[in-house]
Amino acid sequence: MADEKKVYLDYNATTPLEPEVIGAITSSLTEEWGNPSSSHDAGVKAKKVIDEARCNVANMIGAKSSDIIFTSGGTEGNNMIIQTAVKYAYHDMSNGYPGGDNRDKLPHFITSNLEHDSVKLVLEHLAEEGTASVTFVPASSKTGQVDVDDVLSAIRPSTCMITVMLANNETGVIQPIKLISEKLRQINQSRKSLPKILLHTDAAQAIGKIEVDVEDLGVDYLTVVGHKFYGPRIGAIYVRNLGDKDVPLYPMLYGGGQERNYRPGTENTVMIAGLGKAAELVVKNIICYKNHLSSVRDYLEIKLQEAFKDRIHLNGKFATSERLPNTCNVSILSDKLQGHKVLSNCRILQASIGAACHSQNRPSPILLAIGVPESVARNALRLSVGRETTKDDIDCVIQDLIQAVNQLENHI
Ligand SMILES: O=C(O)CC[SeH]
Repeated sequence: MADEKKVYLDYNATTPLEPEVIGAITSSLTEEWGNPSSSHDAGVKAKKVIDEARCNVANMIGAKSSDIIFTSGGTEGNNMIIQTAVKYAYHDMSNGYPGGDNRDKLPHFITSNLEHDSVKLVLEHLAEEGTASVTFVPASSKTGQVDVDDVLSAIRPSTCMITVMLANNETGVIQPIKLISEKLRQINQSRKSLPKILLHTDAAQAIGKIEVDVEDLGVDYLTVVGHKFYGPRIGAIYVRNLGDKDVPLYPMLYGGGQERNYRPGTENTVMIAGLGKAAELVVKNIICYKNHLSSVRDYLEIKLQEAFKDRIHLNGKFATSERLPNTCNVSILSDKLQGHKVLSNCRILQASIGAACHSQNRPSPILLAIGVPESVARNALRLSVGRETTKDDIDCVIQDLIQAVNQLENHI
């Protein structure tokens, strides 16, 4: 039997590689296999690829190439940046933070309750082992965002870092990073005798969907994740004026000195070549990507409402908040339609009820965290469209959802 048509709407989980990215990887496998640290031609060719990729990644986020360090992916990048803040705080806390109660004896982090596990669990672990204290600022049920004043009012003398994701992977809601950085700059200027509070954003879900510019955002650190924008499963971090003491970076690994000793280990040249090509495509096409994604996602939401009328609840759509152009978090209201059951009854649609790294059989903690009622959250579907998604694909998905819902509601 011919393979039945499948429509993939889980691009926030991961994306396929663009053909040009595959080409760059394949070429590098056969042509730039040398050790980039070697001084002979084979090494020089490999190093040239890495330097070019670094420039492309930097261009993609409006950064200097000297401020980019390649990593194995978003999890390593987020861990490295948070661990850096701990070490930065302890170096500056050698004489302890002035004043304050016992809370000020530990480096303090401020984050949201929306973060990916590679931020959330790192901070929970630091708190549990007594290395740091953490304030998880709850996002607003009215906006799906953290409130800027709630974030800033959590600041203490011992606060060393604020880390908030740029866009949420489940709702698509874009967080107010630029506003946080503008107000934090003023606060840092007034914190005369206290160390600067560092600002990090995990941009994994935003890059390749909206324009991301580190100067516009005003962040000190930013995390890049290749497999979210049609690149390979490696990543990079941005560190403002890397090497300047104002914004430190401490290695988690020690070894052969690669990546200026910040991230040693013989470079994964072929994957870095792919990441650089994916970044180059984003630089060239981001407006086109963004327009296509929002056109198809908006068409999807129109068709969902035509098919299911007032039973549709859009969990990531807020009147005053921007969201990613490709993400639709939707619940079809009914006591028989848990999201995972709907997906199990779909024949064509490939999607998720929330983050791939979370259980697919329980309501999303993120939706519950922004105040979505449990009866609505358990019916959620996270539909995320991609560069190749067409309106015909959406029409097929709508028909597939209608038949799946009929099956569940009428026990067909
Ligand atoms: O949101 C996703 O599915 C990727 C992170 Se686990």
